[in-house]
Amino acid sequence: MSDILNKILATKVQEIRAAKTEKTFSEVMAEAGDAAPARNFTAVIQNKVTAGQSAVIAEIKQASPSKGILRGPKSPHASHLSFNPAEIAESYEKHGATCLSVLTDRQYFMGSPEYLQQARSACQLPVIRKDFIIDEYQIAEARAMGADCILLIVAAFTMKNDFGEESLKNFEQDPLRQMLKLEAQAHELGMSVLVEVHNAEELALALQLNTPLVGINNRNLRTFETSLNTTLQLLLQIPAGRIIVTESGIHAPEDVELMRHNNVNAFLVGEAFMRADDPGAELARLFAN
Ligand SMILES: O=P(O)(O)OC[C@@H](O)[C@@H](O)c1c[nH]c2ccccc12
Repeated sequence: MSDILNKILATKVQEIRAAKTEKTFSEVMAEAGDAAPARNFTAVIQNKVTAGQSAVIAEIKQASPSKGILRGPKSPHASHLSFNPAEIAESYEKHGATCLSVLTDRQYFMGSPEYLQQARSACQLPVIRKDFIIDEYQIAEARAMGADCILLIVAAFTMKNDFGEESLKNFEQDPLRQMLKLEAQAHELGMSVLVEVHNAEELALALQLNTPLVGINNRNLRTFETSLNTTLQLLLQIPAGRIIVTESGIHAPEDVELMRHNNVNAFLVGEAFMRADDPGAELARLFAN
């Protein structure tokens, strides 16, 4: 479906193989068992939405393949903005964020599991591990590092994954079966699941999972362009009872207003906050009404 996703997934296959030689799945599961209890990601979002408010999943990401380095010492344009996950998490919480999203992918997003731990320790908010999850090993890792929710990107399961001998056995399975299995594992570990779609075909699969959290990513993975119309169109095919999370490309109070007007009340926002001096203050500005 997209070159970038294919490339990222090829990297993930290598990373998972390497990680498994360092630590077995059972060892990571034992760590997951010792982790602090999960915070209820789905419930806090549901509560906000039921109360008629916006639920904001505020993202912590240093860089992205589409926008380059957003802030921090290595940024060409914004090196004066510090990248301190704990500070950013505190600011988000103070200004009304509902949950956090922390990128843990190193190679493409300059993220890390340590950033997730630092951010989570600095606040009370539930945190999603934002990464490209294709294997049960990564789900155990997510809980072991403290994550309260995982992301399942449908496109990662439906695209033709051809990594030759590097293929993990998961890729031989049917996409829906594979996603159901990973969802069940996450739920058993006490985590929520956000399932992400870009189009109607992916949505049809997502709706066969059990999780109520359905993310519509407004970013086209091939062109990197964002269009809020993606949410507006797919939204018509989502039955009542699901919580729609509009993802990517929310930059202004007008974007929030447009979504709210269409009864979309949960948001995943990264870049707009990351480019601001104080990410939390920017959250308060976008979601003032
Ligand atoms: O920075 P933005 O346009 O506000 O987007 C945030 C979030 O939606 C985006 O980072 C994202 C959505 N799905 C992903 C999957 C992997 C990595 C990143 C993402």
